[in-house]
Amino acid sequence: MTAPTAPAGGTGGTGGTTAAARVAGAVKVYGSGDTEVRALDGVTLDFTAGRFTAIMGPSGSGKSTLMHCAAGLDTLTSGEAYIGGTELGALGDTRLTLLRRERVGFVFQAFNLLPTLTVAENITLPQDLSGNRPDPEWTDALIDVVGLRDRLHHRPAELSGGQQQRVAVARAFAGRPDVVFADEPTGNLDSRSGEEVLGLLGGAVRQMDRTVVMVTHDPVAAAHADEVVFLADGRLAGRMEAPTAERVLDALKEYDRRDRSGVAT
Ligand SMILES: Nc1ncnc2c1ncn2[C@@H]1O[C@H](COP(=O)(O)OP(=O)(O)OP(=O)(O)O)[C@@H](O)[C@H]1O
Repeated sequence: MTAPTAPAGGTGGTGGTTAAARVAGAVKVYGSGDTEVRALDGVTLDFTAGRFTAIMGPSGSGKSTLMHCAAGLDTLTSGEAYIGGTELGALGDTRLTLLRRERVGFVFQAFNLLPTLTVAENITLPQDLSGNRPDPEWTDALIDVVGLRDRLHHRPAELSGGQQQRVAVARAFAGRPDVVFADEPTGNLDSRSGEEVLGLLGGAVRQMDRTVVMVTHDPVAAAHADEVVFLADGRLAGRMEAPTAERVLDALKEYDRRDRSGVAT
């Protein structure tokens, strides 16, 4: 196989580069007793600023749980999650909501646009909610990047799926967040629209110095990232720089094989 680069249990540290988001010793346990599930089992991982990172792994390996806990959508059972230097566990609900609104962007599989608002209103919604004035130049540039200038006054129902997801991408970056988390952003799109959305996410990282963390099942999608981190059984199983779809697929097959044969990763 094409070997992932970090050993299981590696620190995941980035040697002095800045982390836009970070988890340290992250444990997440759902349920208790017989029904207890250890979805994250001691994950330490930096998401470096200015990079596009994909999270991959077999079904049930903890990808969504990691993303939700790293983004402040869910809380860890133990360990810490940081956005920049802010430890999320130390924040109350109100400050956590504000942090998510102002410092984190989200793109979900289901585009999650507000149907009664126009494209323009959807894009600036997070800033409108937090009372921050959108930066007109930045918003304007984003609208061109996502190619929606002629759709600004349309409602989501008047757009294709790909166009709706492009609105969601523009919304995610509109407030210049520390990090954008994308959960299966191409899951509801045909391959051409999916490629467009992935191109936008990669472009935002490389041309606009943004940070993106994406959960995906799709090796072709993961190949758009600068780095892939692999989870297996709630643990960091490896990392791969400059991924290609083929190498990612090989690595996934290997994790799957180890999973089936009960070999610890
Ligand atoms: N709310 C919950 N209550 C109980 N168990 C949960 C909950 N959410 C997730 N789990 C369990 O935690 C483990 C990790 O789930 P998670 O959704 O993070 O994995 P995943 O890698 O994203 O999976 P998939 O690729 O299938 O989406 C799984 O065993 C799952 O069943």
